[in-house]
Amino acid sequence: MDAAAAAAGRGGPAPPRCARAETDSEDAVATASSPHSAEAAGAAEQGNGGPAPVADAADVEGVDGIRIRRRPVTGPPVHYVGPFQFRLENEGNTPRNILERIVWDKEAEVSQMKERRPLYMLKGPLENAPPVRDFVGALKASFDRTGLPALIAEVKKASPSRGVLREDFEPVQIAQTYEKNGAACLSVLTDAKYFQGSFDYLDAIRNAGVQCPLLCKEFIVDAWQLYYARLKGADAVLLIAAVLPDLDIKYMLKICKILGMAALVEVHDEREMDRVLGIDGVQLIGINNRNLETFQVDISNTKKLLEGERGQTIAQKGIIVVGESGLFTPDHISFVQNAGVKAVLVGESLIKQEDPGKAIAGLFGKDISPVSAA
Ligand SMILES: O=P(O)(O)OC[C@@H](O)[C@@H](O)c1c[nH]c2ccccc12
Repeated sequence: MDAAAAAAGRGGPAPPRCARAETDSEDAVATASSPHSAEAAGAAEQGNGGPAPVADAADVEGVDGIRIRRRPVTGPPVHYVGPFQFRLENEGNTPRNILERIVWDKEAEVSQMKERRPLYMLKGPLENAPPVRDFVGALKASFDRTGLPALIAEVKKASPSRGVLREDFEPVQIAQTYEKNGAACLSVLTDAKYFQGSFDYLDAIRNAGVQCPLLCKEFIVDAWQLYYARLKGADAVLLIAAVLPDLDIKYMLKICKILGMAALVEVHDEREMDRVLGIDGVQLIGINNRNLETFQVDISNTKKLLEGERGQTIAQKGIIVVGESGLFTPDHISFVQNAGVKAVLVGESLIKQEDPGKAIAGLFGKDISPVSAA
């Protein structure tokens, strides 16, 4: 069996769970086995009427430090017996919050995408992917140039909490106006179901000649998505600590490194921050002011997570912190800057304005476009 086939989880037993983060091969494809291939195989079995899962809800909750249940613990709600369909909804197969719902759907979506384009099929096109741009370097350069947090401006049509943010949505035009008006990097939502995003937007923005490095804003649950994001022109990906156990984060960071991409590791509370600070090689931490389970936004969260020892550790390690979500005014920007962030990730407050790029000056209280600074 060739390495790519093994990596794509075809034709052989999945590696044991605990071994995956220790894999230290420098060959990108050889390390690409899905962290979840063992579980995915189990899930597929269930769908075919195979053995029921052994774990109960209490076992699955909190596995490896994550709070959400990564997949329905009692199997999918719909079962087939011969030609008959039974819908049996119970606590174990009903998502308890929006994050669980998104992640469960994402697992199903990714397993279909993988079936259509297994990893070995991505190998050739990956060699022709647009060269990687330096995401972290662009943030640092912008901070040095303006003395203000570098802006990662988000190309976002809709969200589950806010609905449609912009009816007339032209991703390439939006990206161009963001770049012209001083964004250091762009974040492009690729989730279709909940955010009305698309991988085609990444492609289109890169092919239109936008120079800013691009963050693929996706719910990553499987290493396959990292390769796919790179193929579509991503220079960085989001890894959400509420979704990924530590071992998966470590493993995915290695793959990002091999692919040359940066990883923005997102946390929302102290526990997640402490987990991530224990992982070597993290360069960028995003503090999300929005709780993805309840949608509540509180920008003082950024400050809370940077106080005391945590802030010192971050400074010692040279990690760049990105303040994410709920930033609308120059006061908000100075608040998170004083808390210690060197970059911000902003969607709604820009995308809702008539010209999202021109709105940048309003958000920062001054024009930060490269021309005006020269
Ligand atoms: O639109 P806002 O409030 O400016 O937020 C942008 C960004 O932080 C938000 O879109 C986001 C942060 N983390 C995420 C994870 C998934 C989806 C979306 C997000």
